[in-house]
Amino acid sequence: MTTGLGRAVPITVLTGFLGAGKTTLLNRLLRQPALANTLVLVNEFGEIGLDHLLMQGVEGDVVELSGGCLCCAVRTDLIETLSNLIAKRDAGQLSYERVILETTGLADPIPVLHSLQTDPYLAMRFALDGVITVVDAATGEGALKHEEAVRQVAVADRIVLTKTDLPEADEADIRRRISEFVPNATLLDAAKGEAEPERLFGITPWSSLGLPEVVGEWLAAEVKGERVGEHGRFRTTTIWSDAALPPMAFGMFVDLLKSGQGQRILRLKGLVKAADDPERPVVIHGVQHLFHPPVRLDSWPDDDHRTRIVVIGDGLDADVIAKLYDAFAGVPGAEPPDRSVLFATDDPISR
Ligand SMILES: Nc1nc2c(ncn2[C@@H]2O[C@H](COP(=O)(O)OP(=O)(O)OP(=O)(O)O)[C@@H](O)[C@H]2O)c(=O)[nH]1
Repeated sequence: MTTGLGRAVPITVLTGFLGAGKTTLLNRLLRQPALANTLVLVNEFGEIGLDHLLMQGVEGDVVELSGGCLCCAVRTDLIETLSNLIAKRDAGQLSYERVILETTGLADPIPVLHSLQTDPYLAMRFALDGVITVVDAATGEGALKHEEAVRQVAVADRIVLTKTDLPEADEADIRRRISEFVPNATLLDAAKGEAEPERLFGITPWSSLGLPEVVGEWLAAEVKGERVGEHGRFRTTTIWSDAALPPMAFGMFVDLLKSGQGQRILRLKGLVKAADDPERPVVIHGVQHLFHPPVRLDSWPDDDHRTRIVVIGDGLDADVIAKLYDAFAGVPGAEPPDRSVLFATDDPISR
C-alpha cells in the first residue's frame, strides 16, 4: 500500500509457544541478504530479557519490548513503540524496509493482530505481511494443551515446524493436527531447510479469511474487550548468582532440575557461569521435559557476568531452584540439595 508518507512498511508477526524455536529461526533468517534492512522487535516475558543478548552478531536493529507480554501489559507500548519507530524512519534516524515482531511464547496473538489492523496510524503505516507460527515437533503436543498455542497456530498463514531432527519429535502426528486445524497454512520444515525468506515473506498480505472460522470470533471478542488472559497462572522466576558451576556439576544440576521440577517447567533458559572458564558462559535451554544440549559462548554478551536463569512454569518454586544451583556451585553455607524438597509435589514451604 502506498500513502502520502510512502509505502507502508511490511510487518511480520513471528509467534509460537515457549521454546518452539522462534529466536533460533530469526537468527538464521536475519543472516540472509534477503532480510538485510530488517528491524526486529522482540517482546520478552519475565524480569530479564535474554533473547536480545543471544541475538548478537545479527545485522540490523533489535529493539526489545520487555516488562510484560505484548497481548496485555505492553499493548499500548507496542502502538507507541511502532509509532516511534516510524517517526525515526521518517526523520532519517533509522533505516529499515521491514519489521519482524517476535512475540513471547505465551502471547495471545489476537490483540496484537487487532492493534496492527485497527489502530488507524499503524494500519496506515504498516502492512501486515504475514503471521509465522513456529511449532516444535518434539513438544508441540504439550504446547497445544494451552489456549495461547492453539491461537498462535490458528492465526498462522505460514507454519514453521522445528526440531523434526530430534528423536523426541512426533512429526507425523503434529503434521496431522496442524493440517486438520489450519488446512490453508503453508507448512515448512526448518530442519529440512524449507524455512527460507522467499517462502516466508512478501507472498500475500495476512487476512483472517481462509483461517479457521474461530479466528473471526476471537477478533470480534477482542473488539468487545473480551480476553482469555490465561497466562496469569504461569509464574516466571529468575535466579541470579555470582558463583560458577563446576563442569562436573553441570549435568547433575540439569538432571535434578529436570527430574524434580520438570513436570512444572514450561520453559527454562539461562546463561551460566562455568567454573572451568568463567569468561565463556554456557547457554542452557529447557522446553517442557526436553533439555537441549548446552552451548558455550565465546564471551559474555553484556557486562553482567553472573549466572541468570529464567524459568516459566506452573507451581514452580524459585527458592528450590536457587538453592539447588548454590549447592552445586559450592556456595558456602548452601545446604546440600534436599531431594525431599526437590521432589515435593505440593508447596514444600508450607509442609
Ligand atoms: N534440535 C533442534 N533444536 C532446535 C531447533 N530449533 C530450535 N532449537 C533449540 O530449541 C531451544 C529453544 O529455541 P529458541 O529459539 O530459544 O526458542 P524460542 O521460541 O525463541 O523460545 P522463547 O522465546 O523462550 O519462547 C534452543 O536450545 C534451540 O537451539 C531445531 O530445529 N532442532
